[in-house]
Amino acid sequence: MVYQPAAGARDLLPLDVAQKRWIEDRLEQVFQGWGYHRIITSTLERMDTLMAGEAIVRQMVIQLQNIQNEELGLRPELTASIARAVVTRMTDTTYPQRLYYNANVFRRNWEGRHNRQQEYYQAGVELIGAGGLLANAEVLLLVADCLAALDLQGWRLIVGEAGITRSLLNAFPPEIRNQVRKAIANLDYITLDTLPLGAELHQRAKMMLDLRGDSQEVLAKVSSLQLEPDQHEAINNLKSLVELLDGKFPLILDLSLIQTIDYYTGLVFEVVNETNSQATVLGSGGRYDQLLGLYHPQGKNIPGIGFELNIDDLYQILSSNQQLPQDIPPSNWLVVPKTPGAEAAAFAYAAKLRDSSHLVRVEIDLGGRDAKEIRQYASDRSITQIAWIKADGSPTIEAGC
Ligand SMILES: N[C@@H](Cc1c[nH]c[nH+]1)C(=O)O
Repeated sequence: MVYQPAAGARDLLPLDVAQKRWIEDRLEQVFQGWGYHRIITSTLERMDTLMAGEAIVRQMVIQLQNIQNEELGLRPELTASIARAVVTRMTDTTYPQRLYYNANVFRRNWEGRHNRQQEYYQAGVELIGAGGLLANAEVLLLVADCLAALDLQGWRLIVGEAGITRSLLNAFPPEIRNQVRKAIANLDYITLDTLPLGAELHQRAKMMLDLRGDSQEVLAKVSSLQLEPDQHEAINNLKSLVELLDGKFPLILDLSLIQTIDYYTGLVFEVVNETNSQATVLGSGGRYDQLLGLYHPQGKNIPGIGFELNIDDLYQILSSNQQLPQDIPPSNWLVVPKTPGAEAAAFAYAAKLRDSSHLVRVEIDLGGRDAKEIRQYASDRSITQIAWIKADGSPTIEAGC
């Protein structure tokens, strides 16, 4: 019998880890540079927390049950858990809170997705307790800084507004609204054509698909539509944001942008990378001003905005661009007890080498090899220095490979 990881789960071997760390370390530097602090929440959560008031569909979650028969699940994302932790555990806190995470998430294969993967890695931030233009701009500029730190080219930001999109969808009869929403989210013209909508609503659905592209044009188009009054404010906010970010990075406005996760209340966005005419979503996020209220003991709403970047997709792109390390770092030293009885002296010598302000990787030779084999091993592993230690502690240093 060959033991395999569970379907959809993966083992990351040392080179995979070194490459993943390369990405994560850069992102972490950017997060910290903007004043964010790391939060670690539990991989396991109660289902009611994970579903964030129905914003996350049950089928997405890998479910578990404990002895108390509580319904539990593996987190499919972190925003709900962080919202829970902030309002229940950080009760004396002041706002804004700037939090970042770097963690695995689990998503069940549902709706017949081709991909069997069920475990993913995400890095992201949540800016909690701040609404408004500056908070929105901070988060988008932070995304841009992350991608710059990875030296990623050819990406753009697709920006939408969940409030406006929802209000445009309100024109559709409730029993069919979800299907329209889904068809628009998937740019599925065929399904839209087959839905039992009158001519006017068909027209509206098509028009929604058309609300994407150059930000000035889209803003002009949407301003001319009949909207609920508070949506005009949302449009003005969007205008101010676009002006503030003008020219900082490629930005496309898309008022048909709809996320699978449904806790967003305002700005929503996706980072899309386009190579060889293939578009990959590298990350996504948005504003969720009603989510924290679901977990707050007194139901108090606290605004929030954040995003996640998909480490797996970033990894694919950076690795095909040869941007990731190709090897695990070799040890700097191989310390060999030269004679029987020199073992303690060899360990002591290795400890002295490691005692440095910077990282020095020092391996001990574990015996059973002659000098030629030891040199061969050092050369195979790209170890550049060998220290042969006598029982009295005196070393003979030899340059390896
Ligand atoms: N948690 C969301 C991304 C996000 C972070 N903050 C806001 N949105 C996701 O996994 O898609």
